[in-house]
Formats: sequence, structure tokens, C-alpha cells
Amino acid sequence: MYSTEQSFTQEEMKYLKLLANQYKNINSAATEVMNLKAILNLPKGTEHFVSDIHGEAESFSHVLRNASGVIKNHISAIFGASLLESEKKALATLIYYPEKKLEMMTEQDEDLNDWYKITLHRLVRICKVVSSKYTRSKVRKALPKEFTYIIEELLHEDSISRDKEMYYNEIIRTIIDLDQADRFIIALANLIQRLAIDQLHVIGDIYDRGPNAAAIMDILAQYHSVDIQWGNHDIAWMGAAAGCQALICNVLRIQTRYANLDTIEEDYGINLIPLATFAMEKYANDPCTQFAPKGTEELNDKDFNMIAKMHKAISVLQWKMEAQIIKRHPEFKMENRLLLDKINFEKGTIQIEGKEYQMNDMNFPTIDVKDPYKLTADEQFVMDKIKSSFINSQKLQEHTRVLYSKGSMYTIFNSNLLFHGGIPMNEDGTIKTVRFRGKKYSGKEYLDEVERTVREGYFSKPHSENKRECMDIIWYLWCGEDSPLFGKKKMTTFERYFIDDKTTHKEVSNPYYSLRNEESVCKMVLSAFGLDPDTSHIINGHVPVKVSKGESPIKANGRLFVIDGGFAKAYQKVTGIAGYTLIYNSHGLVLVSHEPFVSKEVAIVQEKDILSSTVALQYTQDRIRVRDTDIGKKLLESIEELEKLLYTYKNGLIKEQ
Ligand SMILES: O=P(O)(O)OC[C@H]1O[C@](O)(COP(=O)(O)O)[C@@H](O)[C@@H]1O
Ligand SMILES: [Mn+2]
Repeated sequence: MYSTEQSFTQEEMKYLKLLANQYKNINSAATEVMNLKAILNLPKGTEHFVSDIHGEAESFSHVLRNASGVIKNHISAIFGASLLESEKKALATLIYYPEKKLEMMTEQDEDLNDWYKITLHRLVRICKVVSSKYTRSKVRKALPKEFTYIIEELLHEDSISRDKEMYYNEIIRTIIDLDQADRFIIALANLIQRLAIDQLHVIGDIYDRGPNAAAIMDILAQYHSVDIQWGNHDIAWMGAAAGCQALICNVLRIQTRYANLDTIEEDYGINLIPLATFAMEKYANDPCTQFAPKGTEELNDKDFNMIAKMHKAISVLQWKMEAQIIKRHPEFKMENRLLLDKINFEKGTIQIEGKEYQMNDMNFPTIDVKDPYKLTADEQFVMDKIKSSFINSQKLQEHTRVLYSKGSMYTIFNSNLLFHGGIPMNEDGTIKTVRFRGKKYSGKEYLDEVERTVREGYFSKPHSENKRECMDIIWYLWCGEDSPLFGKKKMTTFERYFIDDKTTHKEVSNPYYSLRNEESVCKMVLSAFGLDPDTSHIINGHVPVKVSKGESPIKANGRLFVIDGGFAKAYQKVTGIAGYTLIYNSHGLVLVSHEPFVSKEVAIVQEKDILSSTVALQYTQDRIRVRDTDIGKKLLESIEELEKLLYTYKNGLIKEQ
């Protein structure tokens, strides 16, 4: 509170007068202070962290539906021993997949009235618990329009008096009598899912490898509250959508490598006929063995062969387009990635960093030995066509804008520092100073500057020199040594296709990836981002945690978590599990590991959840309240301003309106 000597600067008075327009008198300012103080005491909302989804929309959607175990925990806490395990499972599945589960119930052809009654009662009980963390107004905003009134009545009924209980039962009976039970159950199930998670964090790599990145983007686009930290694969798509040709080739190369042409053609409406025709003609008699697509049990021979040819054609085009960027930017120091001119076309070998290697394939019909990076007229035609399709794909551009508006290089949220890859560091454990666009930056400033450039690359004037420059930098972020999103000495794509000697495939990681095991290093990074090193955490994705080899996702004495456990099916052999997610609720942090997701059908029919285990990391006795969160800090500031306003009213400095 403020003493009578309290005086305000002119600036403050100006601000308080503006505030007085919103809170016109003592009563309204006082009411707001009381409301805000009440919010401060609510338990902190639940945060959900996922990473490296890599196109696996079905597993991702399942993990969102079960909120990494949050819903199951609510069911157990509410019903305890009063329900059989099988009943709890059935209830959980109903909440995750209400439409499908109801369809199955109706097929059973029994009288469902009792089931409806019991189920509706149970769902309302769960709704009461999940909504108790929020203000009434926030819950109201989440309610489905058509049932707002009834749900509010049910949520706030306390069954103390018999009258009330009768009223409550009456509502439920009416819902059933009017054949509205299905609709109502679906609405309640969705509401529970919606309220179970307050904030979703996606720590990068939504795209590539898996079949359905576009579906994931659709889910994220309409999710109630999400932030995204860009991954190297996302940035590649963002650059491609901006029109960077080298990245367009890269994303097409990966789509053909994993035989995911549907994402390109069906989801994004990008016409691949020019590439297919070109590839079929140029590689007519080439089996393109090294370019056989992966995970293709369902493909017929004809498609398989065509995709392999497209894969090779676009890869060669990629190396040509990349060479143009590398030559434009000596400061990228990527000349060692110029490999087409190191091929000895007579001997069938290649010279890399002073050593000669055997090439396993020497059929390069589009490469002019004298000028290996020059595009043939046909290649230029294909490139132009594809580029125009990327730029003009409405859906791709929509999704890219979601990545821009909800995404960033890093996010600081409730004392956690979230980023996909790493902070470039030196061997000695110091943060590396990087020359970027002519100036020197390190750590947070470097990431901020990179982020600004990524935005410029997409939003600045089409066809301008500046846009091209920024798009080149976006390409660098995909595969450059000092890219915080990539962070390896080089990306050995060419070597992986053409050289059998595996020593050439090695991609050496930046020292960050081993240094982050040390608590002191993580604390230093946290401090560099303005966070309290003793209570904050770093959360990363990007590098699959090799659980089967005994690696732990918890590093640096609990200061850092890596939650890339392998949503990507192609990587589950390496990790041994199907992904980690993290939950941060009002009790603390919980790490959840997942088993491979078989299919939606199995999840529903067998009522199979894929949670394999949960580890409570840092659990507090006292519940974490909104006052302890970032939002809480903002609310405390607002309360302080309102108290100043109250003071001005009470001391005649500002008139009530
Ligand atoms: O396993 P794939 O699809 O062949 O991709 C390998 C490439 O992917 C990368 O690992 C980058 O992808 P991630 O960000 O998923 O690790 C490169 O370093 C590597 O060259
Ligand atoms: Mn990655």
C-alpha cells in the first residue's frame, strides 16, 4: 500500500489516467484486485512438452489425447479403488476417442440408458476436477457453445442439498431422454482434454521422415495454446516455403527418401509430375539402388522404382543448388561440402579432405564434367516449376505462417529454457562467439539475431537481394556447423549415398552436446539467458536418446532434459522406445516414456495406452501456484498498478468517472 507521501512521476500519472479509463472508480479497481489475487492462488496450469514428432501424426494425436498420462492420473485420483481397472481404462478411452468409442457402444445393441447415466456422472466429476485450476471465465471460454449453460450448471452444483441433487439428476435424465447423450459425452470428453493441458510446447522437428506432418500442423494450428521451438527440419520447410531452392530440393529429397509423396502432392497440392517425368527419362536404365526409398512395404514395384529415380534426380539437383549458396557465402566456410567437382569421372573415385574414396555409383547423366554445378535446361525447368508450386501452395503457406507465429528459436517459459538443438560452444566449455552477418554474437544474442533473420527470410520483399541473403542463411541453419538447430561439423548426405566407407558418414557434434552433461555448463547457459541457474531447466530435442544403450534423458544432475525419444518410427530401433514427453504440473516435473503406438484402432479396441513409465523428477510438497509462474509475475505487476490507481482515487489525484 502507498503512504500519503506517495508521489508519482508525470509518466506514471499519464499511465494511471489511461488505466482509469478501464477501471473507472474505486469499486471496479478494487474488484479487479480481488479477482487477480484469487487467480494468483490457483494451482499452476499443466504444461505438456513434446519433441521430434517427425510426421507421426497418429502417435502425436494419441499423446495429446491422453495428455501423457494426465487424464489417467485424474481418473485414478478421483475414482481410486471405487472403479475396476477395466472401468478406468474404458473411461479413459472414451475421453480420448469419444466418437469411436460411442460408435462401438451403440453397436453392442444393449439398452444404454444406465451406461449413459453413470458415464455422464463420471465425466462431470472429472470435468469438475480439471476445471478447478482455472477461473470461471476461462472455463466458460473453453465450453462448447451449445452446452455452455448446462455444463456450467453441472460443474457448479455441489449436491449438498437434496433439491440440488434432484435438479442435477433431472438435467442428466433430460439429456438422455432427448437423445443428446452422445453429443453431450463428446462435448465433455473434449472439454476434459482441453482443460487437462494449459500449455503445449513443441520442441521442434514436426516435419520429415513420418507420413503426416501436414496433419500435425493442422492440429497445432487450432490448438488452444501452443509454442513451437523450431527444429532443423522445420526450418528447412520454412526456407522451402519462402522459396529457397536448395531447401526445396532438400525437403523433396527427404520426402522421396521416406516415400512420403502424399504430404507433397495431396496435402500441399504440389505438382511432382515435372520431377517424375524428368527423373524417369534421365534415369530410365538406372536402378538407383542407393536411392531406394525407406519403409515401403506397401509400394508396388512401379512406384518404388519411380520414387528411387526421383530421389536421385532431386538429390543431384540439391547439391547443385547448394553449391550456389556455398559459393555466394565464403563466410559459411562450407567449401568442403562442394563435392561434385571432387569426383574423378574416369577413375570412379572422389577426393575428400585429402583422401580418395571409391564411389559406389557413377551414373550422373545431368553432370557436365567440366562444369559440374551447372543446371541442365531440363533441371532448370523442373526447379522453376517446383519452386513456383511451393510458393503458391496455399496450405503450405498457411502452415508456414503457423510456424512463424507460434514458433521461435527458443522460448523461456516458467523458468524453463526450451530449444531444439544446442548453443554453439567451444571445447573448453565457453559459449562460442560466432560471426553472423558481419557482426559477432554469442548465446542468447546470437539466437535472437538468427531468429530475426529467419523472419526476414520469409517476410521481406519478394525477389529482393535481402530476401535471398536471408534465405541462404535459413539454408545454413539446416546444415551449417554453427547453426543452433543443427550443430554438427557437417551433414554428410552425399557420403551416405555414394561412399560405402562408413567413416565418411560421421557427423561430429558441437561440444555443446557432450558439455551439456555437466551441471556447471547448464547453469552457465541458463544464466546467459537470464534465468536462475539453481531452479531453472534446459529442455532439448534433436538427438535421439539411446535408451536401449542405457542413455538417460535426464542430464546434468536434473538441470537438462532431452526428450527426443523417437516418435519417428525409423529411429525407434536406435532409441528402444517411442518417445519421451514431459509434464510440468502444479506438483512438479514428470518425465513420461512411451511405447510404440500401433494404431488408433488398437488404442480404441484394446483400450491400450502407450505410456510405459513415468518418473517424477522434481516434486514439491506445496503445490506450485499461479503466483509462482510467469503469468503470476505479470498479475502481480497489474495488482501493483491497480493499487496505485486506488491510491490516486482515494487521495484526490484522479477523479472517479
Ligand atoms: O536418418 P536420415 O533420414 O537419413 O537422416 C540423417 C540426417 O538427419 C540428420 O540427423 C538431421 O536430422 P535430425 O535433426 O532428426 O537429427 C542429419 O544429421 C543426418 O545427415
Ligand atoms: Mn533435429
